[in-house]
Amino acid sequence: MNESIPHDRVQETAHPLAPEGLAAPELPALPEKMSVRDLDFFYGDSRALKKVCVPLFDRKVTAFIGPSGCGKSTLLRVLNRMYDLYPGQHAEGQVLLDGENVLDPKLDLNALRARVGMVFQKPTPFPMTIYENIAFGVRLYEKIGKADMDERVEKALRGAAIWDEVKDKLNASGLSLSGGQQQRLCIARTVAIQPEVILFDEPCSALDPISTAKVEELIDELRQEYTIAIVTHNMQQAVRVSQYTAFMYLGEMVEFGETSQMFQAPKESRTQDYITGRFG
Ligand SMILES: Nc1ncnc2c1ncn2[C@@H]1O[C@H](COP(=O)(O)OP(=O)(O)OP(=O)(O)O)[C@@H](O)[C@H]1O
Repeated sequence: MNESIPHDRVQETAHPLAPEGLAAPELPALPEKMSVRDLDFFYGDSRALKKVCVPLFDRKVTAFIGPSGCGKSTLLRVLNRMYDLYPGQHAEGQVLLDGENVLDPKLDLNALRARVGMVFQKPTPFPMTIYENIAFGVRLYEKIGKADMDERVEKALRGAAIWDEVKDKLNASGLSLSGGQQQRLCIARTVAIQPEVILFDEPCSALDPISTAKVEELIDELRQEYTIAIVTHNMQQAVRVSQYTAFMYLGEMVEFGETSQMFQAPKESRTQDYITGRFG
């Protein structure tokens, strides 16, 4: 699912975001949907992210890899200000969404979360019908009539590649679905809000191989319309679903680049050691 960069979009010069020490001298100048710049993150006094810089290119999939505790989930939680729900946690630096800093305290968080959706590790359907699992979220953001809602629910379920499996039982509980179906339902719930960016935090870690393959296929389709970030511990999955990969270690962004380059010829020895299983 990797692809080469269209030649007319490739810029020969160094990427403006490549900070000192970040091994990414030949990044192309693709449009950035989100740009993380000099991001520090703190749990109380403990610094979990250190001057992290990374782009999320528009309608590309970026995989975040690295050993347990390196800060992947923390970074994802900053992108839609999820951490704001928890006292004592704060971020410094910039996270730009279409050029606007989402860390601005005046930002409307509801509007941000409608633009930057999130799918979690464990499928978390609401204890309500399949239809309501989708409609409930939409109603939080928009007032739409029954016919429009029906259409939105169907479109979201189709978009998440689960429509055929649930179309005859929309009034059944979301909890009655299998784990893999529940995860696709959660993806449909996210898609229904019509976000621009979707963050996936280890979306397949609780799924069997067949469901995993379906979700991976789905992610590949979703990138036609959405900018996607995915945290994964599965190297093969990163190779299969992403065009860009970011390797993190101890709260730092060690290396960022095209997925094919990162896995075939990483520039940093720590990346090489991690992807070859020497640590982590
Ligand atoms: N709620 C919290 N309070 C304090 N420290 C935390 C909290 N959550 C995470 N941390 C710390 O922040 C660092 C980064 O954690 P994070 O969960 O982002 O890593 P990760 O790369 O996603 O790990 P994993 O792959 O195991 O999910 C770790 O040192 C972790 O102990």
